[in-house]
Amino acid sequence: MGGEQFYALRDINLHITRNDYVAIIGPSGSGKSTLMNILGCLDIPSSGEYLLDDQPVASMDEAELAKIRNQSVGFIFQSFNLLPRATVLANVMQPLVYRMLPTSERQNMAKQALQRVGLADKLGHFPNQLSGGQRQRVAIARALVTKPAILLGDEPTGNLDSKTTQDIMKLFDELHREGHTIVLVTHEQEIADHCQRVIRLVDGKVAKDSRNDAAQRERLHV
Ligand SMILES: Nc1ncnc2c1ncn2[C@@H]1O[C@H](COP(=O)(O)OP(=O)(O)OP(=O)(O)O)[C@@H](O)[C@H]1O
Repeated sequence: MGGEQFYALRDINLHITRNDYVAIIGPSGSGKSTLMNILGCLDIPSSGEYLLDDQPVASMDEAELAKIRNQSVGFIFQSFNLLPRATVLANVMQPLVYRMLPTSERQNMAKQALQRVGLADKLGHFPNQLSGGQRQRVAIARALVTKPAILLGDEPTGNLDSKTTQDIMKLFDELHREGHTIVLVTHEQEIADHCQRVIRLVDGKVAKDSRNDAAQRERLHV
């Protein structure tokens, strides 16, 4: 900035293991989105190393990055990011478009993912015919359909009311129990309470990396 280097993240040393359930929290500007973008292979760190599924990301070219993003990362955004003119089924099939698979197989995979999020009866609906919570379920199905190594949610309940937030967090809890690796960026304490591990960033550094009390999570029926 203005000829000066600004480090959004510094000295970050993290190991996220399979089936981890992580919340990344911290004040505005602390580096949460930057870290999320690196985890999701949308940004490459200017120095250092990031291994996703044992693969070194820093040395990849754009085509390899696009491939690893598509195969290994399931993104879930605050504003859902569904294609408005595509049906629910077509939205969920979309990440499979690059796979050399027959349409019927892609449809079956998408239907399974939609069944998993409780939307098997909405295949032909369009996003504007769904509630916010249902739209986020479609987005979660779309993230799940490629069976990614990691599910990344950027404020995934930020646009939802508290009841719907609870429903979506229950779904994340279930997906975690089923073996998924989940990382959520959030500024809401109740979301962080659902996770097993909470990483707090301050000024681009890990200020705290702690585990939530099991008994407290039990009270949330996690
Ligand atoms: N491309 C860039 N050039 C300069 N500074 C940047 C750039 N991207 C991010 N930053 C700075 O890096 C810091 C971290 O930004 P980041 O968006 O990761 O924070 P955040 O924790 O996600 O914030 P919020 O909670 O407000 O979304 C901020 O101070 C931001 O101004």
